[in-house]
Amino acid sequence: MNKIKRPYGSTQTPNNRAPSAKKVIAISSGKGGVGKSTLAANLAVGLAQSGLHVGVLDADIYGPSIPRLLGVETEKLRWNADNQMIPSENFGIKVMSVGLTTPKSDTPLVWRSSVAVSALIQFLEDVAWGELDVLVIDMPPGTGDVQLTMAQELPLSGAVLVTTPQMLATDDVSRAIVMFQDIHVPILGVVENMSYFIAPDTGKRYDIFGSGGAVKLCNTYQIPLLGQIPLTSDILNLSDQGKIPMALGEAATKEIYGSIVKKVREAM
Ligand SMILES: Nc1ncnc2c1ncn2[C@@H]1O[C@H](COP(=O)(O)OP(=O)(O)OP(=O)(O)O)[C@@H](O)[C@H]1O
Repeated sequence: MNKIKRPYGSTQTPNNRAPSAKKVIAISSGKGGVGKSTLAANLAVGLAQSGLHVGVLDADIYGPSIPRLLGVETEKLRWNADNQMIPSENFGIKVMSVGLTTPKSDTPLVWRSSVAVSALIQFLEDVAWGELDVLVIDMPPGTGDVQLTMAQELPLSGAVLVTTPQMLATDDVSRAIVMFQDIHVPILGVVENMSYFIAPDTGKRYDIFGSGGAVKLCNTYQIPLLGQIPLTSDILNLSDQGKIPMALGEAATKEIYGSIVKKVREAM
């Protein structure tokens, strides 16, 4: 990570840090691999389709997948005359990612929380975002020191939590809910991803990862269930190719993401 100019302490006023974004929404999950980045990318595109100016900040320092999902992974980082990083653009949204600033290699990135947070603050302040209605932040999975520090230091308006139905995932999301509640970040709701699978040949439904996990979670914490997304080859294949399902997917895929976008807009 280059160009980190200022370390920040917790005494800074977080709300000064993203003056150009009216709302800053964190997409978070207690557990890795549940489809958090996929939701962040599709939600961002859906919000842009509804007429908002949207940016996506990929803060997933452990596995930055937003550049691939939004089809900007081969772009080079550029600076403008004011020495601000210029975000990549696709599907009508502005995109910045730790993945665009680090050399591609097999070496794992090791981040101390203070460095990770400094890097993200730089992404908020030193990126030419322009005027944004919503900045969607794809958070790293989990509830460790890095995640907590980021959630405390970023100017979050709310959080959307992503889970899969099984207890091993919902247990971890419970921890994430408590983490956000402890630091007074409003939880906009929970999205259950990979909820079920409909066999294309028979139309039969399979609850591969169990059922009812997110409903139970939402009842326990009195938070809204924003939607249940099936496991589909449409989402999997398009995502791998940087073709956002919300924009280019089958009608059923667009419908389910569209309904989540609507609920997030209302909750914002
Ligand atoms: N509903 C779905 N149907 C089919 N495949 C999906 C679905 N949601 C996500 N995927 C696929 O699952 C994989 C993991 O998704 P994703 O990278 O969004 O997870 P994540 O929670 O952000 O992971 P990480 O912990 O690395 O941040 C990707 O290959 C993605 O295309």
